[in-house]
Amino acid sequence: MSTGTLEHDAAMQPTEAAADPARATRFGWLRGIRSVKVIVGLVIVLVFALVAIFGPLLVSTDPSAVSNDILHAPSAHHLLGTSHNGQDIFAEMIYGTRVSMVVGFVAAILATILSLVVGLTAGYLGGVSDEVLSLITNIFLVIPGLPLVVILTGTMPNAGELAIVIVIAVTAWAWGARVLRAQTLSLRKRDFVEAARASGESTFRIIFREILPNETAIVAATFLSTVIGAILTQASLAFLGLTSVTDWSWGVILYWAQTQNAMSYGAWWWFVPPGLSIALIGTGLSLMNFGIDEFINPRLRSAGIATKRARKRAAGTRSRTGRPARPVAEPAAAGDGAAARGDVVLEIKDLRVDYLSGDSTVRAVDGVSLSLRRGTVLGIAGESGSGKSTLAYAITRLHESAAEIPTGQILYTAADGKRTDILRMSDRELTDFRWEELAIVFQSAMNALNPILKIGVQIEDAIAAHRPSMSERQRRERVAELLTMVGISTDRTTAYPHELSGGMRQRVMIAIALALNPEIIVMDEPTTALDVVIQRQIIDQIMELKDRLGFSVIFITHDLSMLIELADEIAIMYAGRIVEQASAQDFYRAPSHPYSRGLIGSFPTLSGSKRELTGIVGSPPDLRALPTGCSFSPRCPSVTDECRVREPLLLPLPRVGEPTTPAVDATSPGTRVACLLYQNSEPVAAAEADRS
Ligand SMILES: Nc1ncnc2c1ncn2[C@@H]1O[C@H](COP(=O)(O)OP(=O)(O)OP(=O)(O)O)[C@@H](O)[C@H]1O
Repeated sequence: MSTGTLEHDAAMQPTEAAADPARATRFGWLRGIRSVKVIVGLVIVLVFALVAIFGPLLVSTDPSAVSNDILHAPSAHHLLGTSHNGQDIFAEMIYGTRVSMVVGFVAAILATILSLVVGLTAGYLGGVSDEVLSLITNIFLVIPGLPLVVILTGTMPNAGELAIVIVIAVTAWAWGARVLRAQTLSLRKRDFVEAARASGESTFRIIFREILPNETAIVAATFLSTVIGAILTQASLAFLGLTSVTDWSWGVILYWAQTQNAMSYGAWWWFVPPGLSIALIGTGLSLMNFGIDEFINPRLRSAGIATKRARKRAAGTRSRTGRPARPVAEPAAAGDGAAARGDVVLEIKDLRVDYLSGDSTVRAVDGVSLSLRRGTVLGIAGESGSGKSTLAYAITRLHESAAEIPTGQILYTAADGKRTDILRMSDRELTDFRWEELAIVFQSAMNALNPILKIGVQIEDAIAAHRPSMSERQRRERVAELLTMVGISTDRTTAYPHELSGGMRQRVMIAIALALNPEIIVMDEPTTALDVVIQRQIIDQIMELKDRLGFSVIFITHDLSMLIELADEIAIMYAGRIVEQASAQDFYRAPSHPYSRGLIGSFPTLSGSKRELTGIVGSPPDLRALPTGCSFSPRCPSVTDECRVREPLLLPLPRVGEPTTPAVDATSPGTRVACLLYQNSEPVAAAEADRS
């Protein structure tokens, strides 16, 4: 096994978290309040909150009590002066703060709950629910808010504060709901949500654990701006005299100041404190909003708050430690692949997958039959659009809703010999099957990992969904074991995906796939996004783990030269069909199909001598309008007239001088090829008759 040093350098850097992981997790949230903006914002909001909660208990003066001290400027006796009938403005402000804050926060809580329910339901469920909820949201958005509030409160003269709260909440939720819906729509198709679905997490858990945390910044922003909006709306309504003018709030104080001409008397102490309070609470809440955004978004946080520390740490690490040690290799764990090698674990029979869009149907997988032997690697290669991913998603039953599987069987043989057709599994059976028996490694680890959850938590989640009885300690031990297996230092458990290199993220995906010791791992271009050095490390790692744990792999890639090195069996796809299937050795020695030869000539080898790259002329066909006969014929250098009219079947490669015999069993050994060059007319015609 060759695990290079580039990634391990990063993996092994001791961090503060590593020095004291408990401290890092327990006090991690404190990082959020290190920002000056947040501290200032928090202090402002906290002061107002304390005044609102305790102020009325501590101030003995009745804000409504009149006296002869008319329009007195601030003094020791009246800290904020008095009004036109001698009422104490300081007492009014203390009581007013409570009403304004309660109205602002309660209305914002109600509006945010409404936004969340509507936005998440519409975005996640889609379809009719989305259409109806979006229509309602849009109606509320186009109704001008303030006039509506004025009308609603006007119909309730002397409405209590509760009525004001409800009116503000009802008119303020729509904007947040719209933003949350859009965000949910984009998140629900992300790979990490698909991965959570595939790993068996419930819809409730997916919404609240995977989607909602990714929207926390938006929810917080919506909430805080709704608080500001609600405080302003309440103040405006009170200022216009639309609330009870004897229930003290900042708006009511302004109402009296305005109606009693405070400005013309020069009584600034009457209108400045409520005006300033409204401006100050708005500033405080906005500052908190910026800070929360930084705290919630780990990328922003590391760009700002943590960067200096990270730099210091990195410098310290380099000077202290030099080159880090390699991870300790694990002793052989579960699985005894060698013993079981040879028997078929997955058999795909005549599989078809159609994409239905409007009137047209795209047959992306057309009559594919393949088999995967236990403990081996089946490599599937082909140009973009040849149907590789569609095949992988159909095998895992994660195909899009637009895709339909009209025919075929995907037979899985468990270790105890029990055979099941994956296509006929119920949802419950599928949930248990995926990850326990068959795991998936998606193409882009950055998309497949939830950006705001630490990698350890994400691995634990996959385990917890299938092993609810496992204790937290056992899960943590398993996470450490898995990370070690894939060559990541266990002190990276608390790292976020963006803190890891591309290769390390892909290793985390492999660790998640291995979490429950599956029999099969489907890897859809797991190394495409990585540079060749890291590609090589990951491939070596996969092969080492496969030999140690005995799982089987379906490996999908564009890169044929990589497949030749790692696969036992290779299948080449073109326009949704298998055009050649052979052992990697035979394939490398003598690829039979002209398309396979073209593909081999298009890639540089990962090792070995340099050769000229030739490529394949033309481009892949449009699946909606395939040419008659062999679909590769327009690009084939060996094309004959017959190729343009007759469609070749996938048949065993005949030895020289032998006629072609039709193959009915995808598990039969030997090279199979779909090319008329190797098929003499008679038996091929018989095979076609058989097929129809
Ligand atoms: N949702 C869809 N609706 C309609 N056609 C689709 C859809 N997804 C894929 N296709 C079509 O199905 C065919 C096979 O696509 P698929 O993604 O499986 O190919 P691929 O070999 O995996 O390509 P790549 O290597 O680029 O991922 C393509 O012609 C593609 O346009």
